[in-house]
Amino acid sequence: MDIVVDSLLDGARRATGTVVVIDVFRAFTTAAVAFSRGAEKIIMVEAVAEAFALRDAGIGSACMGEVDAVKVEGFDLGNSPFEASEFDFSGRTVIQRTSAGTQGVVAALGRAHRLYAAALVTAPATARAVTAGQPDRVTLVAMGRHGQVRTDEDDICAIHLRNLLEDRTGAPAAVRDLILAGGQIAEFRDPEVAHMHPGDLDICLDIGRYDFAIRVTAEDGRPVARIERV
Ligand SMILES: O=C(O)[C@H](CS(=O)(=O)O)OP(=O)(O)O
Ligand SMILES: [Mg+2]
Repeated sequence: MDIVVDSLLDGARRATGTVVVIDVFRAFTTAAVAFSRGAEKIIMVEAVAEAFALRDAGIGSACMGEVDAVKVEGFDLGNSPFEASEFDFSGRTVIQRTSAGTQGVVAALGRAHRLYAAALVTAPATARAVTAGQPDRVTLVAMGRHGQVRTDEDDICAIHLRNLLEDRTGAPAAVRDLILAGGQIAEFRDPEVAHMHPGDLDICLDIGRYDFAIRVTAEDGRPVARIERV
């Protein structure tokens, strides 16, 4: 298995083989929480207007996500794993729009042989699912902030996934410690940054919290995510 680590939106656009788009803070952690609470599928979109249009058309029943990390007015919930952990997703088709994660999935959909959306909460299950597909080539894309600036949590998650894919255990405690030492953490703990809940951080860093991967396939030209268990 040939593993390439790439990053940002440009990396998602050029990714080939089995592609794993990584967004730890917070898109794909939030998506995983939604699945754990009963969501049936998540349609991942680029634009806010597209999310509203899909909900208005009855194609989805909840809009989830953010612009500049803040919940969009009129959305059912923001991009917060903590908020998602208190929302009833039972049987719902969710529409998710975020600034980095869903942009990467939309960008990678056309070229990827198989496509996954991953975070630390799903890292071991994602590695198992990718391995089960026996790929010749895997591209791990760390999405960073806005898909433009690299961030510790996504880069470190990519390295952790590469360890797991190459059959090493990795170093989960070190992964957590290194991310907690980074520049992204303060805003989760700042009471004035209301849209970044401290509970988000606890969930995002709970490595292997879920026993499923998030697989994305094209349906009507759109990326649709579902749980994949291996
Ligand atoms: O809501 C988030 O945590 C981020 C916002 S940004 O990319 O840092 O502006 O979105 P995400 O797509 O989850 O990285
Ligand atoms: Mg992010």
